[in-house]
Amino acid sequence: MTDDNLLDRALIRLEEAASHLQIDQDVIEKLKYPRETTKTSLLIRMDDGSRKSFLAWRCRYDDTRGPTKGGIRFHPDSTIEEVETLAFWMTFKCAVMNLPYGGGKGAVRVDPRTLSKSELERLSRAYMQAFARTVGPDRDIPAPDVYTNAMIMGWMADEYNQITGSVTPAVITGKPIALGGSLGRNDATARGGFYLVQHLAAELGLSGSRTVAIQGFGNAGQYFAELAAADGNTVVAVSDSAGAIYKADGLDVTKLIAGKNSGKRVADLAAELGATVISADDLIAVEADVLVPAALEEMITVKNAASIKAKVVVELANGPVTAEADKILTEKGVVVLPDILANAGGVTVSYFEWVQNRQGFYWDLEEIHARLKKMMEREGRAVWDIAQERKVSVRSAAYIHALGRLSTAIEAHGTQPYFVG
Ligand SMILES: NC(=O)C1=CN([C@@H]2O[C@H](COP(=O)(O)OP(=O)(O)OC[C@H]3O[C@@H](n4cnc5c(N)ncnc54)[C@H](O)[C@@H]3O)[C@@H](O)[C@H]2O)C=CC1
Ligand SMILES: O=C(O)CCC(=O)C(=O)O
Repeated sequence: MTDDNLLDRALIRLEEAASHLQIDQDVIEKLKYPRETTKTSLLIRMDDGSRKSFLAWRCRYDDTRGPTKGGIRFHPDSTIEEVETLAFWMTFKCAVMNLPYGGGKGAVRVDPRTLSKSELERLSRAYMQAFARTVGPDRDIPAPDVYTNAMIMGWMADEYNQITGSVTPAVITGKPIALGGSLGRNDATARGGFYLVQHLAAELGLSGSRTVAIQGFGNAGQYFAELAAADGNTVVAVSDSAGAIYKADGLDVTKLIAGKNSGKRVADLAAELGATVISADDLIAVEADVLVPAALEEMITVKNAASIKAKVVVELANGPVTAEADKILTEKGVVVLPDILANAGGVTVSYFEWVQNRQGFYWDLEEIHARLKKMMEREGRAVWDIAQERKVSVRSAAYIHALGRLSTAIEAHGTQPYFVG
């Protein structure tokens, strides 16, 4: 195995965890490659009458534990390698949380900010036309990810219903409430991470009020800022793709979110908030108890890990810390709450949405929050205990926890190849 590709680098974490377990090599072999990845191009009519095509993928990495589950990303830098790696991580995330799912992911290589609303709708519908036979409530269930949202999920759900001539809300999650979306899905990723930090606060040395720095100010980052501020913490720094800002005595999160939602970048809001514009690397190095990467993969690397001053890194993003950076953080005594646990609140409430769609009976927000809290605490505690007992990182413990469940399921399937279409 080489270490020059994102999936290879992700597999190193799996092999590391497997080395702590008496695990059949067959299990590792089964998880080494995706079950299927479909690539296509989406040809859409632009508003000016021209036609444009966009590369698109859907990967079903492993469905041993259930239908594959995972978001769809719209990003100009998306690649097949990224999609497959994100689907690999989904496989482990769903197993960590004991959700009855395997892992999947999808993407379109596009900068959605350059499209009009109607072009975005045509592209979203084209994605569902292309993958209508890949997805399904018992086969593969997409959801939002970077630069996709409830509106896009709504268009895709509608397109699926038109293609199949049925009303099948459980084919996709993160939908608008009016189309069968769940209460509490919008802030679920951040809320899950927030419940986890609260539950482990004493063990993490985070008692009392904390200072927080957040990289990436979209769905995950904004809601984490809101929850942290409402709990009496101080959000000292945030960034988006265009810049970062810092204020030692705390940013006004309400104003920040309002400004961002009005279309401004965080750096545009610096003067209004009395904050200083800083660089992306400065954000990682600010004095804060908690650093929350909530943007993209491999943002914390050998180049900047040593500068981190936070006690705890909460990975709301998928794959933000490289394996080499992990080692540096461990040596510095920084605890990393890993993506496959820390950001699992999103897929957990997606699971609640799918359950509600299938039973046709909907829960109130209190029930969603109570169930999410219980699951984050249960699996978070199990992972934490593994880390203590085996003297491994929390990331390795999360992989060990997931791998135990995956290997039981893989063995239960038996040795014959199975040919579910
Ligand atoms: N939305 C969800 O339910 C879940 C999201 N995640 C992960 O969380 C991360 C963020 O996703 P969302 O918040 O949903 O996306 P989003 O599209 O709502 O926001 C992404 C944010 O990251 C910022 N960003 C992009 N490149 C950046 C860079 N180089 N430096 C700093 N900021 C940058 C963008 O400006 C934007 O503020 C991704 O890794 C995603 O896979 C994980 C679990 C669930
Ligand atoms: O909500 C979901 O089903 C998946 C969200 C997702 O893509 C992720 O957790 O990375």
